[in-house]
Amino acid sequence: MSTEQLHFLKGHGTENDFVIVPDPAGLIDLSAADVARLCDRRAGVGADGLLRVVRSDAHPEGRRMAAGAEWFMDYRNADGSLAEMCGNGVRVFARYLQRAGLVETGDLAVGTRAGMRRVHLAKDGDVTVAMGRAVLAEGPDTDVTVAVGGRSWPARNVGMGNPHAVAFVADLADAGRLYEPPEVTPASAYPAGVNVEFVADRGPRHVAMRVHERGSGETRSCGTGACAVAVATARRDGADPAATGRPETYTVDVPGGRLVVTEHPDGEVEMTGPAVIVAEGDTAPGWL
Ligand SMILES: N[C@@H](CCC[C@H](N)C(=O)O)C(=O)O
Repeated sequence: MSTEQLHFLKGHGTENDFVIVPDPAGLIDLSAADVARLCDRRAGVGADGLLRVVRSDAHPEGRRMAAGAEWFMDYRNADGSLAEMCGNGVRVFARYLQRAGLVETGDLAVGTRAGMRRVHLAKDGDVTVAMGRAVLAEGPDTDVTVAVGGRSWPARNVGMGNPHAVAFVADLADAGRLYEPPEVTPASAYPAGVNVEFVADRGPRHVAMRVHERGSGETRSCGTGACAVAVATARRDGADPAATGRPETYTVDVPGGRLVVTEHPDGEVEMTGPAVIVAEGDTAPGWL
């Protein structure tokens, strides 16, 4: 990190929180260690992840992955690792662009490492993202096992641009404290690591979840996770929009709030939830 002070904002979506670093020209070089320091909850600003806001044409992956999108979301987990996609992050990213006057209220495209995502931004209130299709693994990696604290559950392997294992439990407390990553087998199903969701039923088309995120630990929400959960729950319930031609909507409660997820007959998964900017400032001179 070469600049003396770093300008940042802080925001969250259902309490999945992010440090936002505006860098339109792509001039700020943040190492994994810099990101981990910024996201440290005791010695840094504190967040589940970091969103660097870069013009797509000023970022190599933006130029490759974000055709048609003016802005690229360079997302990092709290430990500094890269991830392909962040569903809560992309809503907060869009809220930042709106607040900064860089985009209008309405529809916009955001580039991510998982490809371009369309976002609908209301003036105040909720933000909707077209998250792409869920990929339900086939073959030997279809069904996996999640284990924690000596207990284990069968889980569904779902890709939402990033990897997820979705386990249905009787009670969310069954997952214990989640200080350590759950063990997921076979490990070969997730060569780049995995986000793990624990899901309990709350009512018809209504579930609650907890998540242990790759690179961030247990968080209070995960947007891609909520989408993976909604699709895995629909299939468990025998619902498949591609087969019936009818969209399926699930309400997914997370510790930090509520997300609403709709899977459409063409496979597109749409997620709606809040996105809030809470603070803006600079790191102390020389700290980073
Ligand atoms: N919180 C995110 C997911 C962030 C990335 C994830 N930890 C990964 O490594 O894949 C979300 O809202 O989707």
